Amino acid sequence: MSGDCIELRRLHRFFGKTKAVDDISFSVPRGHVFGYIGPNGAGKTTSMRILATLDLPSYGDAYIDGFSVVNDPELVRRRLGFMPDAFGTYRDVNCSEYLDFFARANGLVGRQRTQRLAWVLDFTGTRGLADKPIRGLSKGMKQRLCLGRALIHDPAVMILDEPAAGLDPRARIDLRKMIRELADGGKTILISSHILTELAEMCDSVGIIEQGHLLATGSVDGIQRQRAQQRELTIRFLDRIDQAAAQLQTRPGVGKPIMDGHWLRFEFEGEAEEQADLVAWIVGQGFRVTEVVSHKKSLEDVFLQVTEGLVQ
Ligand SMILES: Nc1ncnc2c1ncn2[C@@H]1O[C@H](COP(=O)(O)OP(=O)(O)OP(=O)(O)O)[C@@H](O)[C@H]1O
Repeated sequence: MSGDCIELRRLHRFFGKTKAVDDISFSVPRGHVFGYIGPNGAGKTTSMRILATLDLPSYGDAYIDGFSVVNDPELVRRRLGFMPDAFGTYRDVNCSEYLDFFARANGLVGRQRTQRLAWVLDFTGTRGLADKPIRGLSKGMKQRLCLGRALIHDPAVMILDEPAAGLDPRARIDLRKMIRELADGGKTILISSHILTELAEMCDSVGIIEQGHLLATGSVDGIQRQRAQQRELTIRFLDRIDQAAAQLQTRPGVGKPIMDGHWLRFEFEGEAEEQADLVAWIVGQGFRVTEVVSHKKSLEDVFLQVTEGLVQ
């Protein structure tokens, strides 16, 4: 089978006057990792809970592997592994009991259950912890176990709510590897985060959400190209900085310059070639330039530019 494996169609979810999800549509092709990114209160968890059939939309629908979360929640659940952002309270059971419980809850029996359990313990690197109680586990190990729980019935689609939150860099790299491996094996994965850079490397595409709206969607490179043609240029002049500022403002692509001592800082729309031409032009006008610093907008700058930092 091919085609889109996750699809949101005009999804809405209102809580009284709060529009937690306000007309969101996008789709994720089979085998892709989609990063769902937005600040606190953006509507990520609400939409993921609807995808996981834990809540219903106010309007619109979503499809998992072609099945509607509204009309066919049972069929959706069989195809879906959900990793919530909170672990739940299972302090006194050990890791293999925990996974075994979810294997049984998903209807796995006999040899099939034993084999699947062994595979999950190996894949998530939790075999050594099989007999350890959950209460003693580190955050990183709990996240592995939680991923294992979402994987236990070998779902086609995985919805992971902020799995990288609170992990140290090593655990984050391990998580990234596991997610890539699952996607390469054909699973379709939707993963959320507050932080674009946290997901950029592992995602085939991302959607940026704020106040229930999808503000941008596409590949990370595409969004960055679209939004960040702007560089920030800082030029240090020996003298006549006022005149230089006035002259620069007449040039195409130059934003309003800000003066700081001998430095002039401004946004500039253009690639390296246009930048070199601008510097040559200003020197050609007789201004004495001592230093030029060019700063291309980072992914974080782009994220801050796309979202306005508004929280409901
Ligand atoms: N059950 C509920 N009742 C009332 N309001 C809710 C409910 N669930 C979510 N909200 C509101 O909906 C909005 C979106 O919340 P949601 O948890 O989906 O955001 P989020 O992007 O997951 O944020 P975070 O990153 O902080 O988890 C927020 O304003 C939140 O207060």
